[in-house]
Amino acid sequence: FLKPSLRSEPYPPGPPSLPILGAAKIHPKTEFWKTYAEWGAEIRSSCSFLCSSLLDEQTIPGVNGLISFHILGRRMVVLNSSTDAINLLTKRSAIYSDRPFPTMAGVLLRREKSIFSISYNERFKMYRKLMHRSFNPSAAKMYWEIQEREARILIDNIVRSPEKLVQHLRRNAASVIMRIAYGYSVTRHDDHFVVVAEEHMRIGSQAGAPGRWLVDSLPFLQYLPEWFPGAGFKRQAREWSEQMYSQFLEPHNWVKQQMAAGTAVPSFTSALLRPADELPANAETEDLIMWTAGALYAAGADTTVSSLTTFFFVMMMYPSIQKRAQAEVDEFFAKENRLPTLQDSEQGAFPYLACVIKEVLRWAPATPIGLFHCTAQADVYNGFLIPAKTTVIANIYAMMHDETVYPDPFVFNPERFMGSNPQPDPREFVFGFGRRVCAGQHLAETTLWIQMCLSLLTVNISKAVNENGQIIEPEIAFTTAIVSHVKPFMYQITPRSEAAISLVRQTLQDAA
Ligand code: HEM
Repeated sequence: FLKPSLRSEPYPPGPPSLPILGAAKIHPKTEFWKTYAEWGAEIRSSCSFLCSSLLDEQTIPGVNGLISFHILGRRMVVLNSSTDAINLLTKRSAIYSDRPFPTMAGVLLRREKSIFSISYNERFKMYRKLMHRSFNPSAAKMYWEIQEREARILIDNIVRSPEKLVQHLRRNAASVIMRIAYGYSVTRHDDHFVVVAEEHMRIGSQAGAPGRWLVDSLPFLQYLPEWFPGAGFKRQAREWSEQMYSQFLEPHNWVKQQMAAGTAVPSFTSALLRPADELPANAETEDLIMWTAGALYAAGADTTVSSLTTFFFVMMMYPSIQKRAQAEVDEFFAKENRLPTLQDSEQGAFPYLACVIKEVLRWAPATPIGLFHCTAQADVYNGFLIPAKTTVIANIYAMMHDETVYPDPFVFNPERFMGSNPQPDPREFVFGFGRRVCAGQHLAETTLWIQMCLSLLTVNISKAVNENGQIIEPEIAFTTAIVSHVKPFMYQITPRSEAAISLVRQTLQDAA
């Protein structure tokens, strides 16, 4: 263990470390959550062996797979178990609710107001208040109509051009969020605001790429003048910062223009800019609203697309599960002769589908390592030191594939959540922890429910076949990013209920 100079406690154990570089050379480039889980398992097995007869196992960090390492001096702690995540991120949330603020993606891009970067402070609490006001389960009902309509548009598009499944899922997620955030309808794949928002996310991920920017390891470089040889990163940061800001400002100003013209469609932004019975927002509140609304796309679009793509993938891989989920929705349709709505979801319709959703979220968590937390001050956990400003990573992937909690974790099996002794509900973990828990969880769940439900009712998905009629076995592989996706796969989608599809189209026409 490395010992910090003024403290006697050691850091939590971790992989082999080099002077200065730390774990930089052995840190994986892809799917690091898997490596973190392996490192945790190695530490766990050595700790259990050494300590099993001496101490209560649950109190030893290594036993739960808690690990730490540093990369060029930046210390990371990885929580591989839900026990440690809850003990630290939830129960000690006063210490663990900040976010890391790297020099490039944070300081130079001037992201101190972004909800993803901001520390736990008064401004952050205002953001959460605004989100809670709009997205708590009761308030979020005002978005049901949007979600239901968009789900029907999705089905119509999938039936028309099934080969563009993922493109439809992307347009649809963008549309749901833009309608909710700004009352803005996305009709084309190359919509201006969507292109701009996607660019925002691309910049965010390039600027935040670990190890890419020397200034992240040598922060004093931030003070170099832009003209200085080798300081191109500063010019880049300034351009990106201006671009990111205008990407929040443009749709916000569009709502204001619509409101002034009396044509605004009710949305998160318009409702907050002029709340019923309250005065219009002042400049300060307006700034809060703009930053909050701007975050919704980055937080909500890609994550939803990831889970829906996984849903189609597993329905294809497990046809008997697809059939069983379809049978439940078919029975409803035959009896009620109408399309399911989010009101039905609230009343507990389709218990099997509810388990399928949980299993999708567990089997391939959209954010395998969540968003990083950061310690506001030093802490000692079971005898190990976690210094101030440590990056703390909740390895959601490891928690969701812990075979002591979820036996046969790599098998997609919704039944694990049924019966009298169900396995723990993944929704307790996949949306994060403590004061930074996902602010859009309820919205995400209802969007997933309505889209999966209508898909099951209207289409079948199966494995593709080649020109010789042989089934093409897809690879189970995932991309590496904060939001991870199942990699592109071949499939066949065919319509399965003309009656339901006609009703979807009829409803869309009636509403037009
Ligand atoms: C399947 C869908 C989704 C998943 C799996 C997901 C998961 C997460 C996770 C793991 C975090 C980090 C929590 C932590 O730091 O402990 C997070 C944060 C956040 N999510 Fe989601 N999310 C989803 C959809 C959404 C949607 C639809 C919205 C809103 C439209 C949203 C808004 C946010 C916001 C604003 C944050 C930042 C919260 C903060 O820093 O305090 N998310 N989400």
